[in-house]
Amino acid sequence: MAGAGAFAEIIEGDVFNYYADGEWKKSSSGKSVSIVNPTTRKTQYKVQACTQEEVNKVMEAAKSAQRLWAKTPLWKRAELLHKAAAILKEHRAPIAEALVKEIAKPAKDSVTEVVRSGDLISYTAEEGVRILGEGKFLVSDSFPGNERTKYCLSSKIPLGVVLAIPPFNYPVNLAVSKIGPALIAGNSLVLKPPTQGAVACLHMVHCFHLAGFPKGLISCITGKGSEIGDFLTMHPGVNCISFTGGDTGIAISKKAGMIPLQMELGGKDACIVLDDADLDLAASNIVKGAFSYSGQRCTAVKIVLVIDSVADALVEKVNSKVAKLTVGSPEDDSDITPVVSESSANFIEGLISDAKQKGATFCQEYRREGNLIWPLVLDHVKPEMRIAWEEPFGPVLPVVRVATVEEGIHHCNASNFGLQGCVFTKDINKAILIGDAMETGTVQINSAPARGPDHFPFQGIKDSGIGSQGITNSINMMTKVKTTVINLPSPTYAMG
Ligand SMILES: NC(=O)C1=CN([C@@H]2O[C@H](COP(=O)(O)OP(=O)(O)OC[C@H]3O[C@@H](n4cnc5c(N)ncnc54)[C@H](OP(=O)(O)O)[C@@H]3O)[C@@H](O)[C@H]2O)C=CC1
Ligand SMILES: O=C(O)[C@H](O)COP(=O)(O)O
Repeated sequence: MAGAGAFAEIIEGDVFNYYADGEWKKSSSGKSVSIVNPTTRKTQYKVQACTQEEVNKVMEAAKSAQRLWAKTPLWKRAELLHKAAAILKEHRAPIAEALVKEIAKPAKDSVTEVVRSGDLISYTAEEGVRILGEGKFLVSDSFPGNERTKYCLSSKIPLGVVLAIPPFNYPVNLAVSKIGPALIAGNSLVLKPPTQGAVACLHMVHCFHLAGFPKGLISCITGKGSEIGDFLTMHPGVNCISFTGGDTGIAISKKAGMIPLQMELGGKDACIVLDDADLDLAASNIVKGAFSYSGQRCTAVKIVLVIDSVADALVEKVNSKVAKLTVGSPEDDSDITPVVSESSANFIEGLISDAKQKGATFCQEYRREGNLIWPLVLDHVKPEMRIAWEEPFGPVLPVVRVATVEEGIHHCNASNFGLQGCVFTKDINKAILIGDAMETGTVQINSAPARGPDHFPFQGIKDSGIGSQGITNSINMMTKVKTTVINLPSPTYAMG
């Protein structure tokens, strides 16, 4: 059970503590933030509402802990990460339970998220040992006018304090995808978890605590992003921000100082289906892509652009698969579960009403109970409808029928997002040409968009982000290059 057994010390009364200086603490604010269960719509948990003074202390501790950590041998950092990964996997049950209650993620997917996170940490430790153990050696005589009198040694060194802010939909996985790379590279880490998902994150942080990381190296500050977010992101003690979420990331990018930013933001992932596509393959990927975790994935298929001649057949296949999706509670492992909040359900409903007014074809009856929205396919969506451009982050899939592939590519590229996209065709040559023409960070050929496997590069262009994630890229992003040049008194050439 959440907050019990090995996790008993992280809760006091009915409020979960925050984590600073290697201890679980109550905030001096005397205030807490409620976490509402999306299914019951009642308060499930409470977390501390941390103060600015507490943030200042955490930043100071992070700075001094980092100085010692950067001097800890790389293999020892890796060893501790492996230990944390094992503890996290061992305690997957209570963490998954928190995910079910806080973000209504289906029970099995919640367990998968925790296990995947353990694997991500272990892989990060291994990758870090490989890539951080290597540097570069340059000699001067390759540049015109120089003789071989200078040896340049370059290596990767830590940035300092990394601030990690993950979103609600993968609170544990998208937290460790920042924590692991930051720590292996010799940085310290301050985590601001999403409010929905904070309790799962606190449990995950306790696994790092149990692994024995030094005091102050990892901290977890809880509180509403709207209240404490600006103070954190503009804090002078922060040397790097790794953020995943919505438009908030655009605002943070404008306010943050001259520090490296890793931003993974929203998407409107387009799925282009050609007339020669395997329609069964396309339909199953579209349904999985659009409706997994009720569409609350940045990589969800958020618009289908299908060639007219196969549109009827594709929509029929999609609809017959949608009819088989189970709708209900995350505890029952239903395919479709309540969306994260009432305001999110209202937003999705707004997009659906707009499409209705403007003449979209409803393939299923629109149904909503509380935060639970039944899966819905909207056919004959037109560019004047909001759903053609906006990200619903819910179980609704717009289908736009296009006359040509060019029209499909044009719609994809007219979006202000550019996260992922996919194309279904049996012709690999066409797939490559279309993939290259789609202005997105990744294009999947004959499969739905996906971030994983977690070591693949993952990035968005335009409003979908800055930089690239994925284990290797994140480690590199959380380091800077240091060079030492050895100046020799006379040219020297080694003989064989
Ligand atoms: N490209 C990608 O990899 C992914 C993108 N996303 C995108 O994220 C969105 C959904 O996630 P959601 O959690 O609602 O996104 P939000 O942008 O609302 O929140 C993300 C995180 O930012 C925090 N936050 C809120 N306000 C501030 C602030 N002023 N300063 C600093 N931090 C702040 C939130 O805390 P709090 O919860 O307390 O408000 C949360 O931890 C979608 O648009 C989705 O596409 C999601 C997953 C992956
Ligand atoms: O937050 C998201 O939506 C994830 O980054 C998507 O991850 P997935 O493609 O592995 O589900």
